[in-house]
Amino acid sequence: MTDACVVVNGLRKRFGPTIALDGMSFGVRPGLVTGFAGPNGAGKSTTMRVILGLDAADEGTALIGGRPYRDLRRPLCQVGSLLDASALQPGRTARDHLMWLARSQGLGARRVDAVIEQVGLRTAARRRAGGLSLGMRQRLGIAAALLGDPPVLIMDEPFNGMDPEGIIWIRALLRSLAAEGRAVLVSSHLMSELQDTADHVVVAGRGRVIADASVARLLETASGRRATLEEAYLELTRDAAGFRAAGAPEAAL
Ligand SMILES: Nc1ncnc2c1ncn2[C@@H]1O[C@H](COP(=O)(O)OP(=O)(O)OP(=O)(O)O)[C@@H](O)[C@H]1O
Repeated sequence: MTDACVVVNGLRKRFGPTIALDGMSFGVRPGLVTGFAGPNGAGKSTTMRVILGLDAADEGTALIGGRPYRDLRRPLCQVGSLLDASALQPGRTARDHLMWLARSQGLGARRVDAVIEQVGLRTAARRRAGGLSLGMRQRLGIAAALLGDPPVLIMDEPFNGMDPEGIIWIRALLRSLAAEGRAVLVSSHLMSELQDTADHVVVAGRGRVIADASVARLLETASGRRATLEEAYLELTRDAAGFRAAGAPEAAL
């Protein structure tokens, strides 16, 4: 785990009687798209919120480049994130939203216009954020994540609300960000969305990691015929021994 940019170690978190995180541990390495998969309620969003300093863990640590989020200087330049694409001031234009974020980090209008271009929002940049479709708001959220040109990107369900063209676009974007050497963590509750996108997959279940392996390894482990990632995932979740064969969490990084 020494070369991981993000290291999550032994996170535990309760919300009243609900155990959201129960010893979540994994690393996210540079140059790879790491998919963060698992059923609804597995603890993916909570883990991301803890990494980004938005929720406090009861136990454990989450470090970005060796530091907790709260200790990062100019955090948008260290880690870009998309958590909730609807967390916007609806009356502000898309461009003004980005300008407001950019100013908080000492970044200028030129950088704002570059990310607007990069996410394909040029024609919508002067529209009010509240009037944008979910797919466009996802693009705006991705633009915000890219603003500070960070080495680490964390995106929670970025495929939500995207049309087929948007899904193809975001897959290519995630791959190119990883190819530039960035560490990319992207959650999805659908393994099929991660097919052809992720290099590595961390599967969460009930607040902990139940598999942590390369996509190639997961596909190899699926028995017999050519399996899709979704089929490999279903096969592995049925068979705990299969998870060990795919790489136990502590052995995989
Ligand atoms: N603020 C909160 N208050 C109470 N319970 C919460 C809160 N946030 C999360 N939980 C609970 O913690 C558990 C983990 O939720 P989390 O959103 O992290 O899972 P997830 O894997 O991201 O699921 P999904 O795919 O549905 O977003 C769930 O049981 C959820 O209901």
